[in-house]
Amino acid sequence: MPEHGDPILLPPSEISDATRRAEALIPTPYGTFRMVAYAGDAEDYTPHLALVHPEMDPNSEVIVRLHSECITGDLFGSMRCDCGEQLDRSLRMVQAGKGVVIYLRQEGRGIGIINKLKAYQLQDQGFDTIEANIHLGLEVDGRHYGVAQGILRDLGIRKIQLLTNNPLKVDSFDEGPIEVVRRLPIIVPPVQESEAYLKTKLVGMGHWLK
Ligand SMILES: Nc1nc2c(ncn2[C@@H]2O[C@H](COP(=O)(O)OP(=O)(O)OP(=O)(O)O)[C@@H](O)[C@H]2O)c(=O)[nH]1
Ligand SMILES: [Zn+2]
Repeated sequence: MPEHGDPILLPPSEISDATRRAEALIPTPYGTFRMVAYAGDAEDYTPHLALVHPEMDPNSEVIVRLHSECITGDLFGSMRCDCGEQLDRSLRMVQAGKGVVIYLRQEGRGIGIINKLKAYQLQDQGFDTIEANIHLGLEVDGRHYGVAQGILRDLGIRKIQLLTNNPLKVDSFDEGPIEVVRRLPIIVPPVQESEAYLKTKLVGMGHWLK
């Protein structure tokens, strides 16, 4: 189990196969996306989703956002984190730049919504984001990005401009065939409720937030 202060292990960068199960055009206030669902089998109710601009050119340096699920922030506008606003900005930027948002179903950095709510309760007692996960006996960050590479490969994309502040997301492409030609920052200013969370990202997880 990682101790607070230990370096966080790099996520495995092996590419997982991404199986395309279905797709359809989805009109949104941001513009229209082609939504493609990738899942292991037909009964998978939490498939990863790619929201692709209908005119995305796979031969360009495609603007890509890898967004990990945060039901509290993305869907209900929780102010404990920056996720909802990052998703909003990503959808805007991807529409403007004819890119792709990949919505990865790894809620709570891979611990799931039940454990994330438990972690929030610990955070309200004074633990930080990292300590709360460790206290629960869970990984600090259990996410894998191999499937995202599989999705990009399925979409025919080879070069990307990655929208992130997270060094692990950039590093996860080190060994694979997809080249990150540029990192585009996506910094949401803190509000009172997200201040501690964003500080832990900066200090404890080395995110590029300045
Ligand atoms: N375990 C845990 N997960 C959290 C907490 N707050 C937010 N999350 C999760 O953190 C993840 C954030 O994902 P992203 O926004 O894709 O990525 P990021 O690591 O913040 O990096 P960026 O690309 O810079 O945004 C989501 O899965 C959230 O559900 C928390 O307090 N504890
Ligand atoms: Zn969040």
